[in-house]
Amino acid sequence: MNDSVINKINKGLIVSCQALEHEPLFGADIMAKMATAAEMGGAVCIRANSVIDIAAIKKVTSLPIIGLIKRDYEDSEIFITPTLREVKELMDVGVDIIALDCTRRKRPNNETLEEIVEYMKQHGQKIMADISTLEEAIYAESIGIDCVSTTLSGYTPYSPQQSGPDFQLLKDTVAKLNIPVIAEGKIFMPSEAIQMLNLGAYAVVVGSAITRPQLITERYVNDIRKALG
Ligand SMILES: CC(=O)N[C@H](C=O)[C@@H](O)[C@H](O)[C@H](O)COP(=O)(O)O
Repeated sequence: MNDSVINKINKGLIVSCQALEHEPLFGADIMAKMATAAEMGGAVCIRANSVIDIAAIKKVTSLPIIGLIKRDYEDSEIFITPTLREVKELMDVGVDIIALDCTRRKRPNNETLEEIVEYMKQHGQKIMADISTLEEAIYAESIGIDCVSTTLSGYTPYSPQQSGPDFQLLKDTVAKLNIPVIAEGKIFMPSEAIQMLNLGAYAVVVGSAITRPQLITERYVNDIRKALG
């Protein structure tokens, strides 16, 4: 990973600014405003989905960007930057780091993780491995990936299906890997982010708790209902 990028994100908060088509805040202009708000609040980096959102975000911030493209294919469960097509689109728009599903599941079009990573490395593209288990993290490091993120814990059928952050995976991964390990997924409270950093996370990614107001509202409503019985 580029040293200046790595220094910029160390022990910092990365804000994921994403809204899919079915979500109320869908739209590149809105995601650009979210990124501006995140920068004003002190975020060190933005994680963003799609070429159109990334292009809009790049116009309003000079923060480093972790880019991905979510795309569904019929022949695979992988949806975060699944194929070379998405990798090339992200390299064309230009991002500091590309987030790539690095689970060992079958990829669309019979492409392999190894060939995609090889292509990116040949082109000097920095890579974040989105993983769901320690084994996937170890494998990602072994094929030369620059950093890993615990993004997919709870989103593969074989990882723990928990409602909160996967502290154990972060801890185990930090203990085994020499590359930076980023904590991501289901972090809602500042105290949880701090706990991740104390466990050795290189940086923390927070998405929904900052940029998905429908989910923030839902948490309040559910907690109030539970408390009132
Ligand atoms: C599983 C998946 O699709 N994760 C996506 C990855 O880019 C995003 O939808 C998440 O918002 C992001 O990982 C941050 O997590 P959280 O929103 O829980 O703070």
